[in-house]
Amino acid sequence: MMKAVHFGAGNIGRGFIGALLSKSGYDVTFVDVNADIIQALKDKGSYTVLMAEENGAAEVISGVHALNSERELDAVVEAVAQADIVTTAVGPNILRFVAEPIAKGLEQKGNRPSLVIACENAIGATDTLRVHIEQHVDSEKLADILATTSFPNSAVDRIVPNQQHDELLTVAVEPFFEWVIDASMIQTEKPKLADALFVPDLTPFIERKLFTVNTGHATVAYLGYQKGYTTIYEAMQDQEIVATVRAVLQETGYVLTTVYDFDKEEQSAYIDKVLNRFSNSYVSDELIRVGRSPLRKLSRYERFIKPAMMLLQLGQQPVALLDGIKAAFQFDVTEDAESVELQTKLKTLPLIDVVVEVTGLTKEDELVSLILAKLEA
Ligand SMILES: NC(=O)c1ccc[n+]([C@@H]2O[C@H](COP(=O)([O-])OP(=O)(O)OC[C@H]3O[C@@H](n4cnc5c(N)ncnc54)[C@H](O)[C@@H]3O)[C@@H](O)[C@H]2O)c1
Ligand SMILES: O=P(O)(O)OC[C@@H](O)[C@@H](O)[C@H](O)[C@H](O)CO
Repeated sequence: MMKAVHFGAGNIGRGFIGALLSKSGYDVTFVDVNADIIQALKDKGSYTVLMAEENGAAEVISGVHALNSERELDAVVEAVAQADIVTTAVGPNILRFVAEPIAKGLEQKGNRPSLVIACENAIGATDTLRVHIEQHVDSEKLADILATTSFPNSAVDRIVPNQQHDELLTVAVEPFFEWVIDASMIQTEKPKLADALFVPDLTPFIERKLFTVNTGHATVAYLGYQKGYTTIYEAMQDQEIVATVRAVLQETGYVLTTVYDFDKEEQSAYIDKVLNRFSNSYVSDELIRVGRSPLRKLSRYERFIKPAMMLLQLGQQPVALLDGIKAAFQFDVTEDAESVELQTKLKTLPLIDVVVEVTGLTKEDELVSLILAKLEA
């Protein structure tokens, strides 16, 4: 049986990637630092995935294993060494921490071909993970590892909110899902992954996903939070918010259909579908989860700044995107460390310095002037 090791047994880990690997015939081992989740997975070896829709089906994912990466590091390294595929869904900022055990496992795997795929919301997430892994690999082994391990970038799409069930492991997911993998970065034959889409160039797909689903989602979250709503569903009942999100997605849609080969009508249908997904009353997704980590979301190559810069490069002014960016700067949530850091910066540093530092732009960039004007208005 083919073996998979998946780092991050959280929402998307259990609700999408781990479940898909298991259904594709892999023997799945979850690795996480959450002792309760890992213990429950060890005890039961299975969990339930619920479809968040009317009369939604329940699917049992069974025969899974689990390891605690803080307490069972040697076993984690051994599992990676035996794995045909290693995946992550831990968050882009955590990739540096999972890189070392993956590197040590790859050092021990011999010449067997294997794959490593980061399933995070970020452009080039697997590239980022590979760079971290390379820093932990014995330099004499690096060439062999790179010759036998493929590191394809990927885009993952499925809304999986934070979970509240009587059973700790149960995870409710929206019915829609999409996993797109860059086939050009796979050195051997493609892995057997049910329903995954292999494409020759991931860039248009990850940007379409990030700049439509995630730009839209974040805009609803930040605007909704300002208006006192709690969930995405609630915020989507507010037609003023829906109108702004549509306007934001018109701007990112212009970028996507101009720079890439996406048909305008197809993009328009994609936007409608995404907004329908946000309006799913069976998904209770908190604005605080969707808006989490505003420093990451406001960074240079993320869902707001990158499409706004692309729009300017195409000779168009971002307008609605600035509404989303302003609301993101104002996201003030004490439980979110990045929100606290952002608000502290705004209180203690000159505004222009904060905008430059957070966005990764320079004082000379036109977008910085536009953001400043918007924030000061
Ligand atoms: N939830 C979604 O709707 C969704 C959809 C697509 C992509 N994603 C992406 O998937 C990633 C995970 O998101 P999520 O919503 O599942 O978050 P989550 O917080 O539910 O899960 C992350 C998991 O990683 C674990 N973790 C943290 N540090 C770790 C470490 N050092 N080693 C091993 N595990 C560690 C956490 O304990 C947690 O269980 C993010 O990059 C996110 O952008 C999420
Ligand atoms: O995971 P983040 O923090 O990058 O973004 C929050 C949500 O927009 C995200 O998790 C979506 O639910 C997901 O990307 C849908 O595929």
